[in-house]
Amino acid sequence: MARDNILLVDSVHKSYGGRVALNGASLEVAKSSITGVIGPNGSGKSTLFNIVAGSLRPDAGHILLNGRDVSQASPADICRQGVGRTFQISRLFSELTVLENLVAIAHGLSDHEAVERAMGLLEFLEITGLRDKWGRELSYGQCKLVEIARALMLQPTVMLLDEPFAGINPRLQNRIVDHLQGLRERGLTLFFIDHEMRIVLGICDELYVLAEGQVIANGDPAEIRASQAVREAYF
Ligand SMILES: Nc1ncnc2c1ncn2[C@@H]1O[C@H](COP(=O)(O)OP(=O)(O)OP(=O)(O)O)[C@@H](O)[C@H]1O
Repeated sequence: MARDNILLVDSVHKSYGGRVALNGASLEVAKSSITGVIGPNGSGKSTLFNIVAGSLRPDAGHILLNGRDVSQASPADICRQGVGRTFQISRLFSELTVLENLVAIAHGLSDHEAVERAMGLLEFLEITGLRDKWGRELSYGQCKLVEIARALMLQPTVMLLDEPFAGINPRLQNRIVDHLQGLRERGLTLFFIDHEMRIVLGICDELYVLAEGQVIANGDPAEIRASQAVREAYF
């Protein structure tokens, strides 16, 4: 059966001045999959992510979303086309409560509908207790969960997660894993970069390994573990 891709990165190049960050990287993200990108520091993961999200333009190559070329689209356009994202460093409003943070980005909903959707997401993520906390009061790990809830307010079909597991304790990491699997079961596609190998190898259907701006390996976690190229570049 033909594979149903939602996202395609085709031969993307990007340099900063003379420094090459991506050197012809290509990858595919299957619909309703959990797909991860790993790689050593400086291998181009953040650059790739920012290009997919529309915050950076590729120098060459293309990004296709549902078959449509979005290489030159703005972050707002990408978002309108169903791509949500979380950030490595929280972008929550510190002077709003958690509920207000969620409601603030609702689009095309009445206040009542926005609150209802936000409450549903807080319940799904088991953080209703945070509802009235100020953004500034949240711990780093709580911010990660609220960021996920906020991205889900716009009902994306693809979620880009920038290091969702970094710097949080294993118990919370496991909770986030459960939630991401729950979202995938609802049909969402999840695409993320992270360094936490235990989790990445445990949760991903498919993995891409970047080194020096190129994909040096891809496959399921067992194939990645067994890859000699990956061991040399990464482990
Ligand atoms: N704004 C920038 N200006 C100049 N060079 C940059 C810039 N951003 C990234 N780079 C360089 O591009 C290369 C790829 O960086 P990138 O941040 O995409 O890698 P990464 O895999 O996400 O790294 P890390 O795991 O450390 O976050 C690195 O050599 C980096 O120093």
